[in-house]
Amino acid sequence: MACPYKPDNAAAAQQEHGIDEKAIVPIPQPPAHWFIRNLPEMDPSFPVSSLWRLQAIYGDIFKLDLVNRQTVVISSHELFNEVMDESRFVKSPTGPLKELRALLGDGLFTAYGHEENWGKAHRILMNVFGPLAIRKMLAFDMIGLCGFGYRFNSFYRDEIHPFAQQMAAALIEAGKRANRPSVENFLRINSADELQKNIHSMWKLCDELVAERKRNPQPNAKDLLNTMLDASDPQTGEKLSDENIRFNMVTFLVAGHETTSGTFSFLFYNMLKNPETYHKAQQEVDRVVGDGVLKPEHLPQLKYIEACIRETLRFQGPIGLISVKPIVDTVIGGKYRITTDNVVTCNIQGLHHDRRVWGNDADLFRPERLMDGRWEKLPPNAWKPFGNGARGCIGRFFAEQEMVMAVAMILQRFQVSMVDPSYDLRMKSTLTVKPEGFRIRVTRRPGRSQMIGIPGSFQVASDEVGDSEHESHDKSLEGKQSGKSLLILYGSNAGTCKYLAEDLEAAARDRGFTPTVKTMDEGTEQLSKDVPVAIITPSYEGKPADNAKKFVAWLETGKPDSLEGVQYAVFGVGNSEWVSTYHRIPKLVDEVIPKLGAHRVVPITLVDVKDDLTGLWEDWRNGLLTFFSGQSHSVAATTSDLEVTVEKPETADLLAGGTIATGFVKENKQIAGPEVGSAKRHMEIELPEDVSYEPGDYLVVLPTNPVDLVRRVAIRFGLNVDDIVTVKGTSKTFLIERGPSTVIEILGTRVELATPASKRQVEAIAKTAEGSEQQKLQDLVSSEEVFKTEVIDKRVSVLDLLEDYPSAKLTFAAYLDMLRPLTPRQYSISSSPLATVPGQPVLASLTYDVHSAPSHSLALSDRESDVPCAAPT
Ligand code: HEM
Ligand SMILES: Cc1cc2nc3c(=O)[nH]c(=O)nc-3n(C[C@H](O)[C@H](O)[C@H](O)COP(=O)(O)O)c2cc1C
Repeated sequence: MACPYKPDNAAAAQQEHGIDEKAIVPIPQPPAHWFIRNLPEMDPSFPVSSLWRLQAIYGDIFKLDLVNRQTVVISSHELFNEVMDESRFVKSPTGPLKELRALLGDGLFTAYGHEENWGKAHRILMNVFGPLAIRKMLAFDMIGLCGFGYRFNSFYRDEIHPFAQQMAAALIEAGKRANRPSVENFLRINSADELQKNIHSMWKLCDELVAERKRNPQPNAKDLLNTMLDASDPQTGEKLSDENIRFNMVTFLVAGHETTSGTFSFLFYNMLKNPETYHKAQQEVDRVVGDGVLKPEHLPQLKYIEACIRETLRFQGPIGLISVKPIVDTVIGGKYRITTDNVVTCNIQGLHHDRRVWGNDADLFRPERLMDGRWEKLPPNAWKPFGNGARGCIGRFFAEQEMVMAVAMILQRFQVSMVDPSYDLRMKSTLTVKPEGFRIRVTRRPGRSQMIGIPGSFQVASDEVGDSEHESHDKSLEGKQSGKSLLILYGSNAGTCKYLAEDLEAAARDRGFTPTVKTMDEGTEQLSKDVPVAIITPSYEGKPADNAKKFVAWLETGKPDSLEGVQYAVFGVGNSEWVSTYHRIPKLVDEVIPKLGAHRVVPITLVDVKDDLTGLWEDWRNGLLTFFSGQSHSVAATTSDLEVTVEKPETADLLAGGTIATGFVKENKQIAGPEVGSAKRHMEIELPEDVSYEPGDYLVVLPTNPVDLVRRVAIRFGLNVDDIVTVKGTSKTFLIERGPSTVIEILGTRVELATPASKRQVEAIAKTAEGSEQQKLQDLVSSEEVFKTEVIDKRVSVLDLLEDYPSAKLTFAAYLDMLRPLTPRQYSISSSPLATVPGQPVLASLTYDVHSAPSHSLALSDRESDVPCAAPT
């Protein structure tokens, strides 16, 4: 019998499939140009957006003549359901995928189904990507997850890795080539050359990785590369060829990097635009993981995060389309003929927003739609971000687990906000779809330790957390932390490291430690498990500083276990011009000490004196003190007339003196402009659970100081942005006495510095200071310019001025003075709550005059640490 799948048997097959000719209707098509047909319909730099546009005009199905290929575009669940049937349709790498074969060859993604190498690689690699294998990998290494022991880590470099750049360029060009006339492609010689260059660079990198692994085999590494090099196909017994390994390596790097990073961007965009989802996800992490280390067994419990990721992939995933071909001529939707010459382009966005499946709120981001049994009840083929069947995404399980982990770790530690809260999604395409110009700001989470979630970090027992949350530092000082010893050792010829040691000493003292500073040589044979040690050291021609030689020699000859139980941390200063011995001594010290049994408590930080080392120094210093104090952060600065304590926040309580709940602005729009009297805006606020309101309540919008200024102050003092700072020993709201004042321009703002008190304070500090610091302070005191009693107009940056004196309490006062006093704005509520939907958050609706001065309000915070909450303008 003739093969029914051969195209020339299509007629017979049609009969077998029972095509009813009378039922056939033409598939709509946009008017075609006589020469370039429907190509003008396509935007070569963002092809899939053209399909979205055409879907809005032509509906669930339309066809396009793209000169070198005929395609039928489908966008409904009903039609997807048919073409996802693998007994009727198979993947067809056409268009951009065909162009990408120049890079990815017969690697998994771009291989034709009939190519032997696809089957071989699929069978070999399915084992690596199966749920079990991934779980094992996760159990071994929650962070690594890098299939080749290598990944272009974009987080710790300023520029994007060249591989990622070459990849993006190649993908864009492949997309363009598929949607340009062949003649144009032929004429674009430079683009073709550039593409070839990028392809060869990417291949080169992969070949080097393979060669390196062959030179230095790592038989115990259970990674992708080892599998590709060593494993045999269970069916044929054959191994993968070197060329196919290269193609699959690039495939994995392309498929894994582009898709996951795009999904992340969409995910954070969606969550930040729908702050209630962000909060729920963060609450889930807090509940499931707390301050501890994320473990594999937590992952199945992170249901809401999983739903956010799934909903993101539905709402706007990184892959816009997949292409299939019928095995024989056939009919879909009961009336549309699809021939084997046609490629069926499946518009995933169309499917994922099909209201017949997803309901009328399909265009809303609502993770709940995929929870509590609703995910399981989805009709077949309704959710297809990972493609279909045997040609579906092999990395799906890996990607899903990796994303849940990454989101959980980020939410556990950081507060994410949009750099521009008014940003609305714009998209671009590098073959995959991603947001354009979307930027987020990531700050340490208010009230959380820097060490949260990090293996080996100090862990507060969970029953201690609740109480300590609101304890002021005063109390903690009275307790066990008070007077804790800290040994600070430095090596120094020219004074840099000595200065840093002294700065650490001052900061430690401020936090209630009893620090001792010594040279490293003085610390020889002095290390003990009862006193943690911080070591700050430079290198000189690869050798220790003069006052550190004995100490280093002692370490190098130390006996194993001789430093058992000692806790230590190293800060290294160097100059990158000493290329071959850059940071040699700090690295050596950091490596040798643990071999003697000591325990590193915070990672080594290495700085280049050619750069500004302040930030890295402060981070290390604060991290270290935070670790040892066991409190996330706290400052207690005491002088005879000034005592500063820092508390973890309930910022809003400050304002109300009672319970204030935070609401979220869901909508804030102008409903009448100033042309008809005072402008009116309409605002909808989502209230926290269990909160309702009635006319007569207060709405308070807490204003914010400029973010950069707040951050600078916070970093300078190791504070979190919404810590509560209580100043005792003075009845003044502001620390510097008002009186005949000096005006100094700080960052463009004129600020008053009241002179008598600040001058007295500087004088007092100068008395206790030593050497050059004392001289500097005395110079400052005698500076007529700064302490002159009438207003002056000199441009001086107080920040720069005062940063020279890190131990001065004055600094803190001056910083505080810079923060502008915050006056809450209040608005009246003039309408009653919207109708509530069971199970949905209550919305308060508020219409207000922009200029009104109401007397009643409801609390609302827009402090920086909150998820964006638009303040009315
Ligand atoms: C959010 C993340 C991801 C999404 C949305 C995604 C989506 C997809 C889709 C839609 C396909 C089918 C393409 C087609 O039919 O033409 C696919 C295939 C593929 N994906 Fe993914 N992917 C993701 C992550 C990954 C990762 C992390 C890897 C590898 C580590 C990977 C490797 C692959 C490979 C090799 C194929 C081709 C499979 C075959 O045809 O045998 N993907 N992916
Ligand atoms: C003569 C000389 C040699 C140096 N050799 C090195 C070196 O081998 N490796 C390095 O990282 N930095 C080197 N540096 C940079 C010093 O480590 C750096 O200036 C450091 O801040 C000095 O610390 P100190 O001021 O506390 O002595 C060298 C500097 C000088 C002046």
